[in-house]
Amino acid sequence: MTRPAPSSLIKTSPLKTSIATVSISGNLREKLEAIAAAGFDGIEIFEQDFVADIGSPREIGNMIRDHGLEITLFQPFRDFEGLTGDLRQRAFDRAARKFDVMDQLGTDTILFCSTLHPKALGGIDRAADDYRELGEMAAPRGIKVAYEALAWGKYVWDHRDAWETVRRADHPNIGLCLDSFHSLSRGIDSNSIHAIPGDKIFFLQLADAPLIEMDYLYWSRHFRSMPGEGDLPVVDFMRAVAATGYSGPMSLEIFNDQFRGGSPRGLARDGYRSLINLTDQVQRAEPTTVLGQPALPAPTKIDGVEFIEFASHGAEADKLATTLTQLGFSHAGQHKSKRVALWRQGAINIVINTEEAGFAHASYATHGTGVCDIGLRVDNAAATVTRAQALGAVPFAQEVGPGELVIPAIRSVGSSVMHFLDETSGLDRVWDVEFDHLDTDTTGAGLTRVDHVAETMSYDEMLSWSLFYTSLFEMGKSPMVDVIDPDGLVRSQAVETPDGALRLTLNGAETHRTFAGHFLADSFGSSVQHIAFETGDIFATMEGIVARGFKPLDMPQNYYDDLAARFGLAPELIEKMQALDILYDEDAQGQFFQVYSRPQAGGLFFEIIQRCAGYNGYGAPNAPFRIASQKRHMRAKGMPSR
Ligand SMILES: O=C(O)c1ccc(O)c(O)c1
Ligand SMILES: [Mg+2]
Repeated sequence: MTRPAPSSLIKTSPLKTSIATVSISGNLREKLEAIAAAGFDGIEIFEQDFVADIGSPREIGNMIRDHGLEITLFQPFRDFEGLTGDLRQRAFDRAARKFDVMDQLGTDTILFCSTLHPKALGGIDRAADDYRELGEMAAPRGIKVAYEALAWGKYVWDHRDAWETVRRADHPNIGLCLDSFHSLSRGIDSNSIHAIPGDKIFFLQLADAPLIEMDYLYWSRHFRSMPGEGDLPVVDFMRAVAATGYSGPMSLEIFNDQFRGGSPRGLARDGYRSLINLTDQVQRAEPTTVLGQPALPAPTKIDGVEFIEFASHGAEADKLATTLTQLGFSHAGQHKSKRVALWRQGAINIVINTEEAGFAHASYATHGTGVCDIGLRVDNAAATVTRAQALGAVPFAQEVGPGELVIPAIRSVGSSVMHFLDETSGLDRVWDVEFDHLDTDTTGAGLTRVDHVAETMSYDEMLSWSLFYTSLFEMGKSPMVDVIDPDGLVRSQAVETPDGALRLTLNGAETHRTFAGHFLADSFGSSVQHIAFETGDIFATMEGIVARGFKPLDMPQNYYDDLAARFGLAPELIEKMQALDILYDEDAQGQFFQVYSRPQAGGLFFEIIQRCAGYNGYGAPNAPFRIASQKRHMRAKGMPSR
């Protein structure tokens, strides 16, 4: 039997959203613009931010409110508790000065972090006495003090000890600040939060982080990320806080080296997305603890890739069509009113758009030949766009010609677009409605479906786009892998549906000298660098496409000698693979075969793969050899490769 939720736990209005000014780049004014534009209710103001500004605290407070934002917290106050004599008096005097500044700024909550003072003494009752006395000073001014356990605190590094201090201080103006990073980095069980009354939690800070073994302070100050971008169980943490009836702000506090140099607007948008997504996950997991956020459609279940559209022109479009023909695709349809060709094989639809107006044309003009649009088959296209918009994604629409369907779409990676097609609304009939059909036999060389799409982006964009996919769709991340390019490192992160219906690899390049980095520079922004097609029999497919004139990326003798040494494969199998330039890998489940095309102009390429017995990777160990060969080709053809 499910019991009704205690009425105190049902919020009538959503928890306020807030973000610490340290979380994003720019000067204070740029930060405020970006934070307000993203939709936040308030900010935590970091002392440094306004000390660096030329306005008085009163002017800065007004400027913040002029942006429609409230100051949810003033922070940080350090090294308060445990001092004696003059030092103790000085700490209280310092607090009084900060209370004055808070008055002028117009905020009533201040964060005190657990002490690191070399002269501070331990003892929970000593600390509780200090905070009780501070509470007496704060009360007449209407100020609330939120005490936070830093993971590297001298005596207090655990929220349970911070809570015990607050409990013993026993003062209405002294409460707790919970920060998911400090608690989760130390592996403290979130269930311990259930022992804290919601009204004694004065403030809530949220941050995620990748799991890396490292000193707490360094980890916290350089590697925090938005909830959902890292590996910490922030959802469990938030569920526990929600269950206490906490009703203060949910505030992001992200210290991250990359973010310090990022775009203020992009970071604020990602932060807002991460909070809405977190709230949605908590509301789904805890139906009796409602945080007051209007319910969103569930994360979209993806059935597969319906189409991939290239923007191209003239000779480049002809070249692409030739490559597709060699790969076994047929020219299966032609748009009734536009210069848009459908190429098909198995369940794969590739569209080549050579229009001279509209979105594809604009994409071609900026980026050259490349993927401008991906169509996904989903359970509910309209709900997908509703969810995406609630998460701050930008809807996309362009003029619809006579007889064309209106297909819901949003802006995606780089300046590309993503369309959503579903069965219930008949959108999957787009090919019959908008296209005239030419070839009907599309068996080709046995390519059956799109296995994965690889998007190349700058390393700094990877967290953002992985959050985009995992918050909108029912998709998860697999661990990041390093891809070694002879001229630098490329980091690769797969984002996948549980059943593999959609697999994406996000490749983050750091230098222009890598093959991926060169592609990024050459195509003026992030985009699809390669598409992998699946076959059930790679040997048969290869024979078929080689007969059609396809030339695989050639692999050196050394590669096959090494393969023979690494895996216990039959020499005949290795010989067969070598004859067709097939690469090989295995994981705990099964075997994997792959072949690459030679790089097209600009560095775009195709891959053919066969997964056996549930192999779940992407052949990462082969990447260095593949990249070296691709670079040899680019150089031999006089194409710039670095
Ligand atoms: O790194 C710090 O010093 C620091 C300061 C304030 C905080 O709220 C915090 O979580 C960390
Ligand atoms: Mg904190």
